[in-house]
Amino acid sequence: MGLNDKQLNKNKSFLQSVIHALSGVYSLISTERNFRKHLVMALMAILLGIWLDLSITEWLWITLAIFVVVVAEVLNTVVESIVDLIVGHHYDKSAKKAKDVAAGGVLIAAIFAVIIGCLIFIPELIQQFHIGGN
Ligand SMILES: Nc1ncnc2c1ncn2[C@@H]1O[C@H](COP(=O)(O)OP(=O)(O)OP(=O)(O)O)[C@@H](O)[C@H]1O
Repeated sequence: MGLNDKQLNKNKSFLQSVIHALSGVYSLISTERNFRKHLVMALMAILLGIWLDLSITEWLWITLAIFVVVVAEVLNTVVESIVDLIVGHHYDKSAKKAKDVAAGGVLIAAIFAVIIGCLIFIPELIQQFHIGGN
């Protein structure tokens, strides 16, 4: 039931399902450098949001932006793993397309997150420093 098991059959309990899901999250964090970078940026956005005392609507947008990037990273990693499983170290045009499109999805999600971040944080920062200047 741990990280190094060689189970092939279906999970027998909810706990076993959760342990394997957590193992997937651990694998994502420990093996995907870009995912770790996105996590650090998400943490910085959360800390900045706490400092700026964002409204609930602003928090909803920031949360959505963070989760869109996380989901895109998860799908990208799944695609990379499946492609590697199928083609191994052989060059393949379809493999390249699948990996490039998956990476493109992460890029689009990251651009969305940057736009949301700018729309929320720039006016908040301007207001913060304006009030501080009085
Ligand atoms: N089997 C293959 N056939 C053709 N092109 C490939 C293959 N494997 C990788 N590539 C090309 O190399 C790029 C990098 O692939 P790789 O699997 O190393 O992803 P990565 O560096 O982990 O990507 P990311 O930066 O999204 O984490 C792919 O986007 C693709 O263009």
